[in-house]
Amino acid sequence: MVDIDKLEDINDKFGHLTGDYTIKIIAQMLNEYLKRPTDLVSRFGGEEFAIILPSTEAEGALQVAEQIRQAISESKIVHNDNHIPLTISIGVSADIIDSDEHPMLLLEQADKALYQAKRSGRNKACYYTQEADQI
Ligand SMILES: Nc1nc2c(ncn2[C@@H]2O[C@H](COP(=O)(O)OP(=O)(O)OP(=O)(O)O)[C@@H](O)[C@H]2O)c(=O)[nH]1
Repeated sequence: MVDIDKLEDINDKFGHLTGDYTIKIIAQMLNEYLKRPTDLVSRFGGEEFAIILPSTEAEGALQVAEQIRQAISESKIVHNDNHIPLTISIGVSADIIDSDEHPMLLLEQADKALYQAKRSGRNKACYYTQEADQI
């Protein structure tokens, strides 16, 4: 799960059209960084995106997440002559899907990892662990 950091502040400071623009830019960048034809990115609510990387283990998924996070935080986004400070937080979970409920569970875990990423300061990619879940 990918969530744009502080989009409300961007909307408030630069206007909603700039907020919309940042969502489009993030969507483009997410697509650019996915390499396999089976990888999928989808907008998931207002300022969230879900990325599905089939047949990818935890380490690989976290690596992709970290690359994307870094690329976005280093990008220089300009809209209407304003420099837009843009970062994202990412929650990663990985597992073998072996039941109908499992995709939902994976999403919930990714959401919890995303919450961790936000709570630990944003502009982070965090992997879901049961230990962190119990804190
Ligand atoms: N411009 C624009 N803003 C949107 C859109 N969808 C959601 N938002 C805004 O995104 C903001 C999300 O606010 P929060 O969930 O508080 O999160 P945030 O400000 O991004 O802060 P954190 O997620 O905590 O880093 C709200 O202000 C929404 O109005 C959209 O399509 N366009």
